[in-house]
Amino acid sequence: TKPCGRRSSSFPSLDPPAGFVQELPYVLVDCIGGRYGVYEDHAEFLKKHFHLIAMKEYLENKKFLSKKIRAIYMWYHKPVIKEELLQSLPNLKIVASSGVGIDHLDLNLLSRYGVKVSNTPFVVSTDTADLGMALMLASSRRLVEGYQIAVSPDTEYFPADWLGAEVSGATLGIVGMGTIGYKVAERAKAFEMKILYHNRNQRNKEEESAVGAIYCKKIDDLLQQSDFVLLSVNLTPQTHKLIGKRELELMKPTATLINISRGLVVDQDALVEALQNKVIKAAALDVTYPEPLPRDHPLLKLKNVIITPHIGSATKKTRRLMMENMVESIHAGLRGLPIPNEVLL
Ligand SMILES: O=CC(=O)O
Repeated sequence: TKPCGRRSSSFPSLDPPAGFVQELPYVLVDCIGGRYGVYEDHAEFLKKHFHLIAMKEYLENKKFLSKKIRAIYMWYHKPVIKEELLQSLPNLKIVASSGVGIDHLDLNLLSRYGVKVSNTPFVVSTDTADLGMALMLASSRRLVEGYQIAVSPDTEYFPADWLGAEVSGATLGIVGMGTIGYKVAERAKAFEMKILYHNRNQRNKEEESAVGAIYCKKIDDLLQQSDFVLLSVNLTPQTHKLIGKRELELMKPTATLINISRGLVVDQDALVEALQNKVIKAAALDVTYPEPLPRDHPLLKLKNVIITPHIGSATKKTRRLMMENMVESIHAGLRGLPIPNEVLL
């Protein structure tokens, strides 16, 4: 196997033969435009491939549309798929879900209805790894605090108060060396970091040696030795609150926790306590629960925390690639071809 960081997804050509005319398949989306909907420019592209039906339109014309819809284009976890929706769509074949995480989907339920599922894991990995590095650097060099000082003309600046922690040469522990974790390791190597990693199920010696990472069979060893602990695991019942009070107490008091996976991988109450009591030094989080946090949440009041609003894959190029992957998967699913990035039970 190739190291996963270098995998490329090569899809079969899905263009119809010249002169071939076919009715566009009906595909359900939550909504188009607005803050949460499918982006307008993506919708233009999608409409060349599909009859896009927004949820509102579907609910208004359920009788006519329910047998026609054959795929759901699930953009950022919407529309929410409950059993009632599956019951009303007898010809549904595939749900194409954006992004890599599939914790919002009930795969057993979908499989019972004979519905296949795809996601877009490879195209999101580069941006998400970049964000992991950005959070690590921003936290250790105190970019957010520094910015606030720099733009507040009345605040005095005392150089001795501004000492951060070094990233170059420090030890990074990656929990979950999948495609994203591997890309973080590639970047960390360029920063001359010592790289440790822990995977629950599999050790990958080829990837390990490509980035010079050291495997920790026990997560505890990684937690004890790392200056930065970065979480890039899928959220599953096994990783739910993987990092709790005990794990935080194993970390160095000078260490920083970076989470680019899912908020629920961390016991957030235990994290607040650890940060308040200086059990660990800092946290840099792209994910929390809920998202966004309520305005009065204690994590928002701590100086040693930086938070971004779940933007791991949020670049124009990646979001476009995700959309294209989803189109390819839907076409393949509807034509009975192997589905690129199919999520198997
Ligand atoms: O969170 C983002 C994703 O799952 O890709």
